[in-house]
Amino acid sequence: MTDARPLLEVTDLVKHYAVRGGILRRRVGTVHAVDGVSFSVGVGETLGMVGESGCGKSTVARSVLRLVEPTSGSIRLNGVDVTHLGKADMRPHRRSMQIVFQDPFASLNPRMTAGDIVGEPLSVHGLASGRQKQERVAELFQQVGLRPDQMNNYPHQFSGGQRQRICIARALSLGPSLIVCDEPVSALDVSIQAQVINLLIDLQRKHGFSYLFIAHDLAVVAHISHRVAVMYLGRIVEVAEKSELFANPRHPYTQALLSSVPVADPKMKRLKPLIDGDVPSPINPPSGCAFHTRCRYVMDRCKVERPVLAEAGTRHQVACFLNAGTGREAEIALSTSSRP
Ligand SMILES: Nc1ncnc2c1ncn2[C@@H]1O[C@H](COP(=O)(O)OP(=O)(O)OP(=O)(O)O)[C@@H](O)[C@H]1O
Repeated sequence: MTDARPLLEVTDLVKHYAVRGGILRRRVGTVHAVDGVSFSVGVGETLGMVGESGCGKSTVARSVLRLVEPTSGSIRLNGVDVTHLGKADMRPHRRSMQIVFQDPFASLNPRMTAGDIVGEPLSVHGLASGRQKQERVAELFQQVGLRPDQMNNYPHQFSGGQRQRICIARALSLGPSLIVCDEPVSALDVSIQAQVINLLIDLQRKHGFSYLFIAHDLAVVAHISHRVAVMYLGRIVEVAEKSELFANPRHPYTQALLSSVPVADPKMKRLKPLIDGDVPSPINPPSGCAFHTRCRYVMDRCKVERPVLAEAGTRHQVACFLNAGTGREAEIALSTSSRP
């Protein structure tokens, strides 16, 4: 059950990386990895974030968790601005925000037992030790569908899906209110992906935490999310309730993404792919609307003016000068006041 209260509020987040070259490693350019992103995640809600590789999804994830320092913008968790908190002040908030990474092998220390991996955050935060810790770890193993007698095994003794369950148990150990999932099933076999996604859904029902769920696969995002944000070249171009986004995509890029999703039923009409060419480089992103170089509805103003997210329906926002759903020019009122 979701709650309208925002747990996470991200406002105008920008993250630029320096590009260095030459023997002196001088700055020769800037990667606009995230370029002014605003969104919120409600209590108990899953916000899916989709977009092609390199559009800045992981950078958003890492910025939210303060694993990278944002260039500008703000991140509020439970009403507290955590953007500039120092290490000590950040500590209690670190407990509330956990991450599950894409590669369950790379993110597990091969020299630690699965039990020690899951119990480590409890020791680091001084929350449990000895027998109490063992019991808590056993309970976490059960919650993620692992047997407590597997606690003494090492990561290589588990399958890919089981390793991701260990990562999920570790993320659960501190009782977080937000779990950021950065492509958590992309490295798994398709047959295992659904099991892990269903586990994440069950855990959310039980504990009521929120997910920021990042993936490039729309089908995966569709399964788990309540709302979906679509990213393109460091920006959010559309945010809506899942059913609304899939039934009524308004941004030409979202339409293109949906048109490329395979259709299971051969009798169903497949949309023609609506997108050509490659994503431009984030080192020199296009002026105006970043999508204008690939957009079939491009107008002159798209090349110079940057559209911002604006209301396009109930809890539906689009950053586009055109109502592309009808092909009719219907300028959406530019407003920065409304947020998802
Ligand atoms: N530490 C870094 N230094 C320089 N550029 C970086 C750094 N980290 C990311 N980038 C660049 O920032 C852009 C966004 O990267 P990011 O990993 O956030 O995208 P993504 O959507 O998560 O892609 P993927 O799904 O491939 O991980 C990319 O062009 C990437 O090369």
